[in-house]
Amino acid sequence: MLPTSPGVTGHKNHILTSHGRPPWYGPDGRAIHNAFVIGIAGGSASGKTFVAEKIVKALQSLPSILILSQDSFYRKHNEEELALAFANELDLDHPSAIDMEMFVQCLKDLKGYKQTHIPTYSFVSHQRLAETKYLYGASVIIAVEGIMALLDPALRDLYDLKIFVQCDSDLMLARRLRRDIKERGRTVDGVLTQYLRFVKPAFDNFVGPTAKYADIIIPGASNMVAIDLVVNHVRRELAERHANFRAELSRAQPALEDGWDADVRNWPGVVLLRQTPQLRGIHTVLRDKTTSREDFIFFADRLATLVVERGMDLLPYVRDSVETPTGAMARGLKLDADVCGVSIIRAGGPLQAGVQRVLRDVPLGGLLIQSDPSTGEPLLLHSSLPRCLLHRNQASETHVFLLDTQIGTGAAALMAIRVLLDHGVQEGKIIFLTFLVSQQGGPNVLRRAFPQVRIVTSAVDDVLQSGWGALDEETGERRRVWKIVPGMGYIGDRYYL
Ligand SMILES: Nc1ncnc2c1ncn2[C@@H]1O[C@H](COP(=O)(O)OP(=O)(O)O)[C@@H](O)[C@H]1O
Ligand SMILES: Nc1ccn([C@@H]2O[C@H](COP(=O)(O)O)[C@@H](O)[C@H]2O)c(=O)n1
Repeated sequence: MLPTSPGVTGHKNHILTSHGRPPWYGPDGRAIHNAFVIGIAGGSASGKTFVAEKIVKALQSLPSILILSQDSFYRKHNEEELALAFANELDLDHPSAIDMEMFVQCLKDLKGYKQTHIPTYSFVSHQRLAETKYLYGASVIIAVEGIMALLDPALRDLYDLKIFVQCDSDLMLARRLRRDIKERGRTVDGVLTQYLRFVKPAFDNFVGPTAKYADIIIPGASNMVAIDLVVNHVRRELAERHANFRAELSRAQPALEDGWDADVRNWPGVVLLRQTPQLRGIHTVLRDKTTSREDFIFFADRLATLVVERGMDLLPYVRDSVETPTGAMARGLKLDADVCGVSIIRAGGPLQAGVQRVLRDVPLGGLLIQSDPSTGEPLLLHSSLPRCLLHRNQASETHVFLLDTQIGTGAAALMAIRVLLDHGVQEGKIIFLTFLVSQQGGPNVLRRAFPQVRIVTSAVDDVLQSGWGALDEETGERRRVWKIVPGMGYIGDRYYL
């Protein structure tokens, strides 16, 4: 998504550019670094947003960038305050006008790669609006801008780089007049009254003095050289964070020294479907490279139903009794869990259809995780989780069927589980449903990182083979790829293409 312009509320929208988020955790599944956060302070109309937008634009080739504005955190006003605000008599430049606690909490969540809900505020109606904005997927760098962005020590502690935009006061007033009349529905008189009574004194008392906390002072005009320096600094910092993931994961073996069985099939958290003649027949069709697409879809759908039905046995049930048409009572069980499905797009698709066949009205979501074309490392490109996972308290009560048709290196699985945990899902409530896993790589990685996650699979193959992918016409290079052998090929391609 490219930078957005101020909306009808006069509010500077959050700006999000996303090129995917690379792993923010190590092979053990634990977060290894936080989002890189830049704090940008300065007087009103000094050019903070301008600087933030230029940084975002210059870093667009880097993964996921977000601008968080202090404006979002203006407190809710009561009727009396509203009347004062419309008369330009409400002090909106005093630190108490901002809900600093909430600002700090939201930023803490984003920095720690957790989801958060940002309030929205309208400069036109002087009021916090009813809707909030859910943010998760894109936050490798966050540029936080606001007049008081450097004032609060708790906020300052969260920044990796602190900037102060120093601007001539006449220029700030001229810009503010123009902007507030054009975008915030104000009059010349109103802007001047507010400026002399509140904005200027607040700058002198609160905002200006925070320049001493800045790592770098950027001029409020003709500032492209300074912005370039910042951009280069951020690039250097982030370059050091690059992970070399898949190759490392693919080598994971069972920890025999810790008493693990050498065979994945015998692990406590792995449920392998009974290898009945029916199941082996389905596998044979799916493994056969000459199988037509039509047959592949038909048999993959059958397999998906069997896998999901087996997964259903892992959910909690409670006793129930019903009256039968004969008038007798019969004792039985009923499902006692909130369940949703999250598929890793695209290969999780066939299993998602299976979940829908088995659980009527089940909430569904998807995670688009793909390999970076140049490095081959996994990238989280898009997250659209079901509503029940967007709030931590509900997420922690929900069982999740995580869906992907195979687990090879485990890179996508690891990322998807990390996303669910970041949202508050309990590890023990994640059930990974899949057609095929390899003995090396993925299952070993998942067992080490998230031992409580259960895996239901219809088959286990012995070999995870590395090879070279197709030639990239742009770079002239081939990247390393891994495949399960004998395997079923790329199930997503065979099902959808
Ligand atoms: N370096 C700059 N060069 C030209 N115009 C600028 C510059 N910085 C800011 N402006 C203009 O000044 C106005 C206010 O800037 P803005 O970044 O919104 O201020 P702030 O976020 O500090 O309130 C905008 O119209 C913006 O385009
Ligand atoms: N309802 C409101 C709320 C705030 N303001 C003014 O906004 C200024 C901060 O925003 P910048 O984009 O200029 O940094 C601040 O000086 C408040 O006076 C407002 O006018 N109305």
